[in-house]
Amino acid sequence: MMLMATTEQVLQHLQFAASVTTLLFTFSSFLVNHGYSTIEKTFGPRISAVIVGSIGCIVAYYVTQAIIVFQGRHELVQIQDRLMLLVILSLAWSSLLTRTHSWLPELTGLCVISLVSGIPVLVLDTIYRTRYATYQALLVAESLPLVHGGAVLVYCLIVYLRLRRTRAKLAEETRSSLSNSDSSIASERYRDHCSNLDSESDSDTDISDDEDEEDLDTRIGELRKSGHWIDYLSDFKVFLPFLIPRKNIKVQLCFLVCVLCLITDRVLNVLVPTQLGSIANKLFTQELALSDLGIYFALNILHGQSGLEMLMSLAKIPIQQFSYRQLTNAAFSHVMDLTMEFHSERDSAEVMKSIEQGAALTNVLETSFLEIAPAVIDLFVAFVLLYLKFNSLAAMCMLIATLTFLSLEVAASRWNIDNRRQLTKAERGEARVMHQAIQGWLTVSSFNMFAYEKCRFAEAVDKHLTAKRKWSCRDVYLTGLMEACFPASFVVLACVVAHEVSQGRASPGDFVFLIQYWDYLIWPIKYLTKDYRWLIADLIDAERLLDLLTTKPTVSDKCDAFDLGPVQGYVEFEDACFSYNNKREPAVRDINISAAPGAIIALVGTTGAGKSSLVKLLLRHYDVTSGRVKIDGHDIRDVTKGSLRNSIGIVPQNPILFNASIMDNIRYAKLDASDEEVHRACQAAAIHDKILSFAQGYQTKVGEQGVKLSGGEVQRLAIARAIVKSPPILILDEATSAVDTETEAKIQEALKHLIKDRTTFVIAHRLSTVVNADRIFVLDNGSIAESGTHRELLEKQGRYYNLWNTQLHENEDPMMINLESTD
Ligand SMILES: Nc1ncnc2c1ncn2[C@@H]1O[C@H](COP(=O)(O)OP(=O)(O)OP(=O)(O)O)[C@@H](O)[C@H]1O
Repeated sequence: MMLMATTEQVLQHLQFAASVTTLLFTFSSFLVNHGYSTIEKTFGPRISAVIVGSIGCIVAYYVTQAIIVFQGRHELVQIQDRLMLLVILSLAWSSLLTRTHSWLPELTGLCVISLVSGIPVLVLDTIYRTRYATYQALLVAESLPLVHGGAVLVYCLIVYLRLRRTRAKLAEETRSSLSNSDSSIASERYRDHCSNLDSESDSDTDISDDEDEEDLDTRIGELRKSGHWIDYLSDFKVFLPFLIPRKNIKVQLCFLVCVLCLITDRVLNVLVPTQLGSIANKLFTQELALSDLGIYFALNILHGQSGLEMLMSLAKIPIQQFSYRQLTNAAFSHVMDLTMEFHSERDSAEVMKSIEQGAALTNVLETSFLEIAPAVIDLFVAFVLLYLKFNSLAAMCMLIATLTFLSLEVAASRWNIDNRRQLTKAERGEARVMHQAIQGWLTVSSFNMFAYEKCRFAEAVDKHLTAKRKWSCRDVYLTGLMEACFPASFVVLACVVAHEVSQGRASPGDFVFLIQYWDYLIWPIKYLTKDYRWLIADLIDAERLLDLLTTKPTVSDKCDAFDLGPVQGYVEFEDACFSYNNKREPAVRDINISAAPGAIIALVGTTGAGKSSLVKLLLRHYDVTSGRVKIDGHDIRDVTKGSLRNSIGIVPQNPILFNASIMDNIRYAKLDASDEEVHRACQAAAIHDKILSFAQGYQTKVGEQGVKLSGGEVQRLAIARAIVKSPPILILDEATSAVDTETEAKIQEALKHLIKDRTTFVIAHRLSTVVNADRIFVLDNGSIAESGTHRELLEKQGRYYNLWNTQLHENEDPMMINLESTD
C-alpha cells in the first residue's frame, strides 16, 4: 500500500513536470518561430503528408488515453495530473498541425518530451496497475504514441542529416557562384523574403509607398523586413556598453539598492497576503487579532509608495541619467566623427531627431532588469507557492494564464509594430520640415512661400498625428484585450481554490490569501505584457539611431596612424583620382601637383571642374580612389586626421559662422588666442575698424550662419580666423569673391602677409587674383588641362589664355591694372 502511494506520487510529480516542460517548450518555440517563419519558408523543409498523418495519430492516441483515464477515474486515484498532461500534450501536438514550415525542431522536441515522460509512466503502470480493469486498454493507449513518436523521432533525425548535407552543398554552390557573379542569388533570396513578408503583412498602413529606399540598404532595414527578430535584437547589443554601468560605482550602488528593494518586495508580496490570511483565519475562530493587524499595517507601509517603492524611485534616477548621458554623448560623438559623405547625404534635422528618439533606449536597462526580471521571479515564486499551498491544477492555471497573456501580447504587438515605425518616421518627417523652413527662413521669405511652408508643416503634423492615432488606438485595444483576460483567469483560479476549500483541502483563509495575492500576482503579468510592448516601442524608436551608430566612417584613422608633427609644407598629389560614388563620373582624374613649402599654387577652371574636390581630398574629407596625396612625404592616409587638419587652414567659399560673438567666432580657430591676437588678425583681414564701428564691437552676435553681417564681412572674418590659426598650409577657396574691388585690394594686401612662408592653394575664378602664383593649374572636367606660370600660360595661348581674354573684356579696367603690375 505504501509502495503504491509512493508510486502514485512519483507518477504525479513526473506528469506535472512533463506538463510544465511541454508548456514552456511550446511557448518558447512559438516565440522563436514568430519571427523566423519567413526565413525558413525559403530554406526549411516543407511539412509532408506522412508527418501530418503521424501528428494526427499521436493526437488521437492522447485523446483516447484521456478518455480511458477519465472513464477509469474511480479505479485510478489522482487522475488530475495525468489528465492535465494528456490535454497539454494533445494541444501541443495539435499546434504543430498549424505549421507548414520550421516544424522540425518543434517536432523533435515534442517527440523527446513525449518519450521521456511517457516511458517511465508506461513502466510504472505496467508494474503497478495490473489489477485495474482498464489496464489493457490503458497500456495500449500509452504505448502507441511512444512507438509512433519514436518512429517520428528517427525520421526527424534522418531529415536533419539530409538537411545538413543539402545546406552544406547549397553554401558551397553559393560561394562559387558569388565569386563569379555579384551576389545575385543572395539578393534574389532577399527579394523573396521581402515579397513573402509583404504578402503576409496584415497591417493596414502602407509602409512601402514612401518607406524610404534608404531603409532597404541598411542592415536593420533588411532585418526589419525579414522578421528575423533574433538577429534583429542581436544588432542592438552595440548599445550595451552605454547602458551597463561597468565602471561607475555610484550607479552600481544605486542598482544594488534597487535589487535589494526588489528582493524585499518579493518577500513582502508573499508576507502581506499570508498575514491577511492568518488574520482571516483568527477572525473565523472569533479571535481578535489586533497585533496581527498592526504587523499587517507595518508590512503594507513598507511595501507601498512610501516605503520601498519610494527608495527604488530615488535609486533609479542616477541609473536613468547614466544611460542617457552615455547614449547621447556616444551618438553625438559618432555623428560628429562621420565623414562628409554621410553629412552631405543626411538631413541634419532627421539626424538630430534620431538621436533624440534613440534616447528611449535609456529605459531598456530599467525595463529589462528592474521590471521584467523581477516579474519573472514573482511569477516563478507564485507558481511554486500555488503548487505547495493548493495543488498542481492551481499552479498550472497560473502558468497557462501567464503564457497565454504573453503569447497574446507577442502576437498582438506585431499587429502594431508597423504603426509604431510609421509614427517614429512621421516624427522625423515633421522635424525635417520644421527645420528646413526655419533654417531657410530667408529663402522662404524672399520667395514669399510662407503659405506653402505652413501648409507643408501642417501636412507633416497631420501625418504625425494620424500615425500616432493609429498606433495609440491599437495600443488601447491591446490593453483592453489584456485587461479583459485578467478577470477571466482570476475566476478560473478562484474556482480551483474554492473547490479545494469545499473539499476541506484548504482553509477559507487560503481563499482570502488568494484574493489578496492575486493583486500582487497580476502586476508581474501586467508588467511583463506592458513592458514587452514598451520594449518593442523603444527598440523601434532606436532603430534609426542604431543605423547611425553602425554607419562606419568612410574616412578613418588607421590603427597605426601617427601625428603629422611640425609640418614643412611639401604637398604632392600623385596620380590622384576620385569619384563621389560609383555611379558618378570621376570628379578628379590623374592629378599630379607638387608644391614646395611656401609655394603658391593656383587652381583655376570652369565651374564644376573639380577644384573644391581636390581641396576636400587634401583635407581628407574623402579619400582618393587611386593614387595618393602626400604632405612632407607622408601619405595623408597614414597620419591622424586631427593632426592633418591642424596643419591646414581654410578660407572657404561660403564660410559658416556660429551664432555667437565675433570674438568667439574668430577664436574658434585657436581657443587660447589672446584678444590682441584676434585684433591683429582682424586688422590684417581689413575688418578691425568695421567691427569697432558696431555697437558691441567684438562682442556683437553675428546671427545664425552670420546673417547679421554682409557677405564680404563674413569672408573677412573667415580670413581673420585663418590668420589666427596660422597653419603651415593654407587653402583660399574663392576667398575674396564676395568683396568689392577696394576691399579686395586691402584683403589682397592682408593675404600677402598671411601666405608668406606657407604653402598656399588658391582657388579663383577671377584670374587677376592669381597672376602672382608660382604655378597655375587649369582644371577641366577633373583633370589638369594645362599648367605653368601666368606668363607661360598666356604664351601657350590655350585655355588659360582664352579665359584670361574673356575676363579681360568682361571687366577691362581692373584686369589691365593687375596685368600691367605683374608685367
Ligand atoms: N558631395 C558631392 N556628391 C556628389 N557629387 C559632388 C559633390 N560635390 C561636388 N560634386 C560634383 O563634383 C564635380 C566637381 O565639383 P567641385 O565642387 O569640385 O567643382 P569646382 O571646380 O570647385 O566648382 P566651383 O568652381 O563651381 O566651386 C561637380 O560635377 C559636382 O557636381
